[in-house]
Amino acid sequence: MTSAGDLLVIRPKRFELPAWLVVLGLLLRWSWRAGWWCLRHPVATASAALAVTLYVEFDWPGLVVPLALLAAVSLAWWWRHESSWWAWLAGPLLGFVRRVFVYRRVWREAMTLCGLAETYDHRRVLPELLRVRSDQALDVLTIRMVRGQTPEQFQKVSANLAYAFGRRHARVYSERPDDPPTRTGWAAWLLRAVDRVRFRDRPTVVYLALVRTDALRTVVPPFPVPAVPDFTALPLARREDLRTWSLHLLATHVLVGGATRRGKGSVLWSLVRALSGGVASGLVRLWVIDPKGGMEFALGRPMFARFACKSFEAMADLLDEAVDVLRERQARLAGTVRVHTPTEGDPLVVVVVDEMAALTAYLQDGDLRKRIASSLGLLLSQGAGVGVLVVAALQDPRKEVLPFRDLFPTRIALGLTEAAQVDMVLGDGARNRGALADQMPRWAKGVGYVILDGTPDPVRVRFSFVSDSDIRDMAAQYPAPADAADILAQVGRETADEPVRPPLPRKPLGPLLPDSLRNLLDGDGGGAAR
Ligand SMILES: Nc1ncnc2c1ncn2[C@@H]1O[C@H](COP(=O)(O)OP(=O)(O)OP(=O)(O)O)[C@@H](O)[C@H]1O
Repeated sequence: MTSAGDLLVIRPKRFELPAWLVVLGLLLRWSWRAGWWCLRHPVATASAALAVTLYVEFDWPGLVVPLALLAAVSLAWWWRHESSWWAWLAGPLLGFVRRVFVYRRVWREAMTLCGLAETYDHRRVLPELLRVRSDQALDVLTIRMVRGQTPEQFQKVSANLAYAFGRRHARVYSERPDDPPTRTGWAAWLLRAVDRVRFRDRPTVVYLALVRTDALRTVVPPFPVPAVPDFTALPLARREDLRTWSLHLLATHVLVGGATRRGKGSVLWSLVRALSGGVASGLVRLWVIDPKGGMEFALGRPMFARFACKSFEAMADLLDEAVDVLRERQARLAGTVRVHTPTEGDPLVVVVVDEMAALTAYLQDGDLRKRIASSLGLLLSQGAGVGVLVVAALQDPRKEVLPFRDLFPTRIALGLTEAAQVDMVLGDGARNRGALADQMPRWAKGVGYVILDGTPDPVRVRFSFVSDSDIRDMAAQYPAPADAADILAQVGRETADEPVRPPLPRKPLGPLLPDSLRNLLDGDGGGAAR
């Protein structure tokens, strides 16, 4: 048995350092830290050195006069070119101030309480705040994750992060949310090389965008109508960062999901508006089905090549005819190209269906329902490549209501009633990645989530509000050409008379498609665009 007397206590010998050595060590350490800080912040260091020099040389006027001059230059810059003023002066300055005085102050507390602090080797390890970039509406925080964390962990707590920093909305991106700018001019090659480094893939960081001023609170006015629609970028909505969100409508179908009165009409009308230049020139044909008896779309009738709003028989005929167009194009284009290029002679056909459930689920006539389902299935599975696209809106995105939900490559979610519906519309995991479409406040009509091209992260946008008078103006200004309905021999057209349309003078032949689209089609040999 071991007794206390058997234990040998070994104490290390204590070295007493002289006080002067301790002070010297501390001084060296602080100087090293200060020097390192100066190296990492050259602009702040140079400004401070300049300020001290001016003060020593000229006393107070040495500081006040340059500051007044700087303020005047800044004001003039803001007045003449606000966007570059934000990008080069106000944004970085505001970002620096907010980083030091807002985010750094509560960083440890926020990370810990949001569950993002980890423990390693008995120590707390926190994600590191690398940078804050501000603009008119957003603060974008670049954060280095703790080793072993993934962006999904941040996305799951995006709402907690927003409230932790005193904001209502936050979005987490696994890649830089902004695109590299287009560079032109003699120094373009150099700037492009710099951009390649700036926009390189950085899997160790995430980007947290906090909405400082909600740019989506105000109604978005309709966008100007492009004379020749660029199908790769149709302007439809405003983003949180005040930029325009554009729809890529090339070789894709679009599904718009939203509860009643959440603004599905504004999505469809924003799209019709963006296409209307092409409608008048003959580059686009709009075939519209409005099962609500024409309540939504009858105002724009002159723009539509085909319109069915009363009889379900006529709606089924319209869809059958779209399948005929599809078959005819397949026969003609097979072996020539893989993606159809819209032209005046061979236009893009966009079948717009408001309230799709009326055709797929609530229709009582079983035979008609089956006929419609088979046409829709064919259009959705084979129409994108041959330029027969479907754009559909619906309130209830369950599979029983819309069995072909997965055949829509592009999805838009407006306000929804249940959390589960968000993933049904936008795809699995979208809600976890921050698309809180079920938590839309009442004012948020026309506000929704979209998935950007090439990134899995949802973006919040507000669609432009096209009023009745805008629609009347559009219908008067951009009617479909007189021969618009005769794309193929007509099958069972609705008995309502065709509207009288003035024949429009056709423009002389020339490149109808914008360069970006032609390059895209030329470049990939006509491969699928999305
Ligand atoms: N983008 C928008 N900005 C502002 N207000 C909008 C917007 N879109 C719609 N609204 C308003 O919301 C209301 C409902 O819009 P809308 O009829 O488009 O919704 P909906 O989802 O199509 O409805 P329903 O389910 O009846 O088809 C409209 O009265 C309109 O004033």
